[in-house]
Amino acid sequence: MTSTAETAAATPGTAEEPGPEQPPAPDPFDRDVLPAPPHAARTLLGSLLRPHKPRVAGAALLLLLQQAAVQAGPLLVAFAIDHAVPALRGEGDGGGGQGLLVAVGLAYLLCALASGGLQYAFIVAAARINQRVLLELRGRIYRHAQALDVDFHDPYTSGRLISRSTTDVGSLRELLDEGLQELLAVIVSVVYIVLTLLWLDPGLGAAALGSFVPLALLVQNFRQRSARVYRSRSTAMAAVIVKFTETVGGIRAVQTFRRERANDEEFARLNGRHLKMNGDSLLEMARYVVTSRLTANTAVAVIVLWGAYRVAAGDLALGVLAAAALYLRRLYEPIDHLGMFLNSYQSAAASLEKIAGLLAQRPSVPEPGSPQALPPRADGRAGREVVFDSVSFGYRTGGEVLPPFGLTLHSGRTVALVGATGAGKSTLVKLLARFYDPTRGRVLLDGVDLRDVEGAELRRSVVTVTQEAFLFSGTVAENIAIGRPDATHAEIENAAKALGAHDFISELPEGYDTDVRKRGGRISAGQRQLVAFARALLADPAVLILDEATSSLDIPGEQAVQQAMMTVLRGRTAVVIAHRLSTVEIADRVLVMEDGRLVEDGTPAQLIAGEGRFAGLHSAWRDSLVQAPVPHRDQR
Ligand SMILES: Nc1ncnc2c1ncn2[C@@H]1O[C@H](COP(=O)(O)OP(=O)(O)OP(=O)(O)O)[C@@H](O)[C@H]1O
Repeated sequence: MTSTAETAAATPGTAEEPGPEQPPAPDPFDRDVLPAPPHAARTLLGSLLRPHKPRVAGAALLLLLQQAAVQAGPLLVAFAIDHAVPALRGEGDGGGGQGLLVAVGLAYLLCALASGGLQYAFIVAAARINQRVLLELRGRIYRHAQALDVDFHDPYTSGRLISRSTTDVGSLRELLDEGLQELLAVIVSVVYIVLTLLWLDPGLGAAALGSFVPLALLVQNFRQRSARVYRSRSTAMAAVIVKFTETVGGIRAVQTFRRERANDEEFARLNGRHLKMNGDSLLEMARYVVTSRLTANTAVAVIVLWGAYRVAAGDLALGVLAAAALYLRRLYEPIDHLGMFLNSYQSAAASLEKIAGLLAQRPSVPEPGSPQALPPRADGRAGREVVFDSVSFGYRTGGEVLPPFGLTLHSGRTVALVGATGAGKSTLVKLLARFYDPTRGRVLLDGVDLRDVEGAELRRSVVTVTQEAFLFSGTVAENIAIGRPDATHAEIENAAKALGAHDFISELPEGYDTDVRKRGGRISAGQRQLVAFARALLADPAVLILDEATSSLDIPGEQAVQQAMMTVLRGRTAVVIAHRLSTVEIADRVLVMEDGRLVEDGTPAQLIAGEGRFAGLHSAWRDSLVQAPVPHRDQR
């Protein structure tokens, strides 16, 4: 098995955009952007917003009203200049100039107050929608990651998953929190302003509309260029995170194999690449801001100049020109913001595409449409019969690993699986635990195809204890109870006692309530194995798969583990990937594998007595071992 750190060293952080020096990704899952149906990102966004339709409509209404209040300002100014001020000077026909000006002033104040209040209400409404959307999205990613199988996780890596639910969700948050509000406000204000200008003076309105052509071209150009830059930037960021998590996840291997310097160099390279991409994106932004401002200011100057000539010629009222100048400023003001918005839009679109690709993946071992219940176990502790019926198997990325074979594992018996590394032992047991489905044939549990057994029932019935004996963060008691969360404290303690784990657990600072911390850093390898066995014993599965630890424990440690193993195997159908002579000797049956084939099958005594591979392996084992006193089979 390759360690995480070695994988990290072997796999360049991300293979999405291989440079000229990088080979193409060997696995379609070893990349950031996964294959997804067309418009997956848009569909995802739609599905996230759909439950909030009424709220979205309410927020849109608030925005429309707020913009109406904001855009009334220049109109009031025009009215004041062209009507209220002349009335005050007594130029108009009727009197009451004072009252008119005060009324205009009050109306202006009212509009300002209304615009502030409405903006506040809109921000609150939009934030409520955003929070719920992001909460749902993060939850979906997490649930989906748990549902996807190891076949997906191995090449995709945990770093990418973390990147999806942090950086990518983060850039979507930015878009929803700031960008989207910005864009909506810009669109609504542009529509209001253009309509008002056209109403005030069709010539000025048409000129303002015409000035949009060069601006639209600028925006379009920026969109295209920044889309490229943003995608590269987010991929570069993901590569940094992947490298970081893989290094930290495999820190033991990193330090054991002195990978620090090589990792530092690789990390510096990835970090540098991210820096460059970030610089590129800032440069694009700067280019856009400068050119768009220049264009907008030129447009304002030209239009106001033309308006001034028309005022001088008596063709346009002064108040209308003043209002037009105010409107033009407001029209072009959001151009910079639009760039910012496009900024977060591009990066959010790239992120959404990646998240949608992840969520579009379907587990390769799907839940059955109409699950079939397993027959009841004969008595509380019986095992189940396992049949490999004309099974053959090949991994998604390779050729056939297990050529067609048939095999029956009798209920309640222990089978030791031996063979050279790469012979296919782990692959065979992965089929039994349904981490993969066979390419051809069926795996039957008491006559029921594993494909028809509901996931939860399968996990209850077939339990795997791996070499790693993974411990989750939490207490020792919680770790033991993982397979049966409803177990009482007494049951947990009994399981630990039956396996001889009670003594060392009691000696821990807080006994069963001691936090094991990540990966059980506080307890030894042998003790971790015992906790894992206690977990299996409490879960009481019909079929137990055991990937025996290859690490050489000390003699008392090994003996304790051996004893515990016999306790946990008793009465179940068990398959043990055996690395120790002592384990093989306690098995009822030994299967020898070679190049994916079962080449020998018999009781340990039969095979030792024969002339086959196992006999040779057995005598080599015997010669190389300083024999520890092995508990005898009938001591079980
Ligand atoms: N996820 C995978 N994708 C592609 N090929 C794989 C995968 N896992 C294992 N293989 C290949 O399948 C073959 C059998 O591997 P398997 O892990 O079953 O062997 P094993 O007998 O358990 O070896 P070991 O004792 O070293 O764990 C090997 O050639 C291996 O390279």
